[in-house]
Amino acid sequence: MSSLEEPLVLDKVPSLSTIDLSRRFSSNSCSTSREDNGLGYCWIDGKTFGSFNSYKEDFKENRREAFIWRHHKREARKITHNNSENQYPSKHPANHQHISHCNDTGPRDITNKIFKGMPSYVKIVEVGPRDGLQNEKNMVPTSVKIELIHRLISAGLSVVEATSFVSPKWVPQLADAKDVVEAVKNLEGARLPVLTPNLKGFEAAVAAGATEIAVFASASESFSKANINCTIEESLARYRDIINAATRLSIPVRGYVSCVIGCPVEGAISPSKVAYVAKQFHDMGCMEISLGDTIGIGTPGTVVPMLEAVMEVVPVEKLAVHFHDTYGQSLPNILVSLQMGISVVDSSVAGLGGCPYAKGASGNVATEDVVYMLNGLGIKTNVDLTKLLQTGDFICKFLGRPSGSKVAVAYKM
Ligand SMILES: CC(C)(COP(=O)([O-])OP(=O)([O-])OC[C@H]1O[C@@H](n2cnc3c(N)ncnc32)[C@H](O)[C@@H]1OP(=O)([O-])[O-])[C@@H](O)C(=O)NCCC(=O)NCCSC(=O)C[C@@](C)(O)CC(=O)[O-]
Repeated sequence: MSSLEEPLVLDKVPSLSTIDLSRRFSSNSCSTSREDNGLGYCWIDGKTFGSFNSYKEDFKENRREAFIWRHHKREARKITHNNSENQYPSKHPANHQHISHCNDTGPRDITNKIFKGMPSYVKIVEVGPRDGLQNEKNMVPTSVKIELIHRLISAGLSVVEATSFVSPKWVPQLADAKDVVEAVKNLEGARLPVLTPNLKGFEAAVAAGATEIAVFASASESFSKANINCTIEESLARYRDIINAATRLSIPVRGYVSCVIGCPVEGAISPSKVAYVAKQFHDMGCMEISLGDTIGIGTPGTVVPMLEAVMEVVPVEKLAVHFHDTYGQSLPNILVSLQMGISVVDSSVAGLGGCPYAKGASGNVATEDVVYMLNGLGIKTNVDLTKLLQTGDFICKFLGRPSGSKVAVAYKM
C-alpha cells in the first residue's frame, strides 16, 4: 500500500523513451533538438507529436510559456456566455467558455497552442452502473440499476457500461448482470457494453443480449492475480479467445488496461508494461483501449510519459483514459490527455466507484465534473448537465451519501 501514501514522481517512473524526463520537463526542455533527445517532442506545444520545430522555434515557444498564466488572467476578462445545450444560472460559470480564438502573435499564440491540440468533441464513457456500483457493500436492487441506466441515457450519455458478467463470488453486487442486460438491451440512444473476464462470462453476456463487451487486463502482475486470479499472459490468452468469438459475432470489444500508473502491491508501473498490454489488445482487434489509473495516484507528471509510451504503439484515436480520483488529480490528468489528442474519457456519475481489489482506491472522476470542465473548454459532449446532476442526485439519495462530484456540491449551494 505504500503507493497510496505519496505521489509518484517522474524520477520514480521508468520510461520507455530515452529522454531524460527531468530535462524534458525543465524550463529548457523544449530547446533540445529532436535528434538530441531521441524523440524530440515538446508535448505542451499542442501540435501533433510529429511536428518538427526548429531549435530556435522550440526555444522561443518555451520562453513564451512563462507568460501563459499572466495571459490567462487577461483573457479571463473576455469570458463569454456559452449558449450551448445546457442552461444554468449565471452565478455558475459552467456555460462560460474561454475565448481561444487569438491571433498568432505574442503571448496569445501560447493560449492558442494550449487549446489547439484538443478535440472539439469528447465521447464520455459512463461507467457508473458497473465500476461505480461494483464496490457497493449493500446490494443495490436491480430496478435501481435499470433506472440509473435509463436516466444516464436520457442525460445524453452515448455509452453506458451496464454491468459485468464476472463471478458473483468475486463481485456479488453485479450478480444480477443477466437481469440488468435483459431489461436495458433494447434501449435506444446508447451503447451498453458489459465486462467479461472469460468465455463463460462472454457467453452469458451474449445470451442475455449484450451487443458490446469489454475485457480487462492489468499492467501489474500482482493486480492481475488479485483481480482475475491469473497472470497477465494467461489473461491475454483468455481475451484472445473472447475477442475471436466476439469478432465472429461482430461484437465490438473494448480492452481495459488497469494499474497504468501504479499498483497497490507493486507501486510504480513502468509505461513500457502498459504499452505492452495496450498493444496486445490493439493487435487482437480491440476497437478501443481504456487506460485505467485504478488507484488514482497519477499526476500529469506520470500520466504524460505513460500516454507517450502507449501512443508509440497504439493510435491515439483508439485510446481512452480512465481516472480514479483518489488524490484529486483526475481533471488535470484528463486535461493533459486531451492536450495529447485523447478524445474518449471514462467517468462515473457522482464519482461513484472503487475497485474491490484495489484497497484504498476511491471512485472514478465524476461525470458531472468532466462535463463541466469540457463545457468550459468549449468541447462538445452532448451531455445535458442538468439531467446528469439530477441522475447523480437520484443515485446518491438511494445510496444515502453525498455526491463525489464537486460540481454537484457547488450547484446545491
Ligand atoms: C475471472 C474470475 C472469474 C476467475 O475466478 P476463479 O475463481 O479463478 O474462476 P474459476 O474458473 O476457478 O471459477 C470459480 C467459480 O466461478 C464461476 N465463474 C467463473 N467465471 C464466471 C463468470 N464469468 N460468471 C459467473 N461465474 C463464473 C465458476 O463457474 C466457478 O463456480 P463454482 O463451480 O465454484 O460454483 C474471477 O476472478 C472474477 O470474476 N474476477 C472479476 C473481478 C472484478 O470484476 N474486478 C473488478 C473489475 S474492475 C477492473 O479490473 C479495473 C477497471 C476495468 O475498472 C479499470 C480501472 O479502474 O482501472
